[in-house]
Amino acid sequence: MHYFQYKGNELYAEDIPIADIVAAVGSPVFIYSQATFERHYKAFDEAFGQAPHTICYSVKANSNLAILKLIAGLGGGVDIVSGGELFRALEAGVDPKKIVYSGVGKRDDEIEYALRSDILMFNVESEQEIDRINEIAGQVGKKAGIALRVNPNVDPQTHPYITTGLKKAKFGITMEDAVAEYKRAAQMSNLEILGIDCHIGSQLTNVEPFVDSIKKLKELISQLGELGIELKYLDLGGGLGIQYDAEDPPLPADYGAAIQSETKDLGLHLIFEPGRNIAGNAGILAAKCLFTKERDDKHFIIIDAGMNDLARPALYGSFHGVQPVVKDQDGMVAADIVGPICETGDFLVKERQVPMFKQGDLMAFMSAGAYGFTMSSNYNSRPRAAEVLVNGNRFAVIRERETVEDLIRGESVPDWM
Ligand SMILES: Cc1ncc(COP(=O)(O)O)c(C=O)c1O
Ligand SMILES: N[C@@H](CCCC[NH3+])C(=O)O
Repeated sequence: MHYFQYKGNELYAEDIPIADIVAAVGSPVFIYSQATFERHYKAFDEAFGQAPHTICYSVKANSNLAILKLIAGLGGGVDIVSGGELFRALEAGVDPKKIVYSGVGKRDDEIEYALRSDILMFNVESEQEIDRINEIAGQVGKKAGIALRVNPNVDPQTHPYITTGLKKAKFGITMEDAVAEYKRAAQMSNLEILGIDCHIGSQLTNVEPFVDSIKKLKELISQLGELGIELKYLDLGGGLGIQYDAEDPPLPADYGAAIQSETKDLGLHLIFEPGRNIAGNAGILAAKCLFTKERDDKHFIIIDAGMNDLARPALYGSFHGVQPVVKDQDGMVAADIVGPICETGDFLVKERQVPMFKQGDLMAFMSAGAYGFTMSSNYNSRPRAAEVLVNGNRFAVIRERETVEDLIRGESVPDWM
């Protein structure tokens, strides 16, 4: 069942024509389907059935307050990587006891904020971070729950920029150092060792790398057991991929079965940090064709959205499907779909057969619910796009389009000028 689908020639989000939303809100606009978010969350949750588990949705994928509130309402917690994400999660009503805090570069003030907010645990990524959390917890008079993020040195077979679980990546503590660091942490008076964590990369389309990393973690867990260091939580991070184009990622149920068969005897509470799997195909970016032009054998479709709105194609060469909002084009054309930004890398589609979009046509870039708006910027002083949530036959603007005044908010000219 798809919640972005055609009825006749018109593309709908649930029960609302995308064209109606653009008419009301303007373009470019991110449009999310609430039913799709719910379906993805539930599919992931059900994949782990009765096994004790918590889904800590990864805020970085889509951090809008309304989305976080939706996740919290479904019983989810969150994975955060900054004080800003913590603020959002708390504002949205996420239970702090379902918040895990990952990231290689936590600042003192962020650590303190998380401690005072009583989050479940820090996924600690370096030797020095262990010391710092212990010190700050002492100052604040709290005990910090921690897991060590271990880097299992497993190749997730995904894009190099989103590969995190290889030793050469900046993330986590190596397998070789982990036992010694757990022993050290166990001696620290302001830390409570709660678990072990790993996240090996994003957009994984096979279960094998997940299983391989669990096997490695299990060796560690048993070594820790021999030392009397008992854990409660096994946090397996996020990373389960989605279909953008022709990928064939495992279904959550298959991923769940593979993971449960590896973990069932451990007696640990599982934590997952899915982002893309829940948000990716729950959103689109709608944009409008401004102009077209021909040059030699090239056909350019110039639109009102650019790499500042959807950075993934420029950053990773990622594929996003593109569909007309109203199907009335005259056949197909091999084209680049480009934005207004002054960068040659500012494309959303490169040399692909697409509908022959003409001036004024609306189009939808698919699979833009994750790492779409959250990675957008104001480059070229472009106000960021609006975000809309659809629920059946109603929709709400969940983030207003920025204005030009927003662009200069906080800026000032020194008094010597
Ligand atoms: C620590 C951590 N957890 C979770 C995620 C979410 O990943 P994904 O969106 O691939 O599920 C990421 C991003 O890769 C991450 O760095
Ligand atoms: N932002 C990336 C994924 C990185 C995940 C964050 N660790 C993407 O759009 O695919």
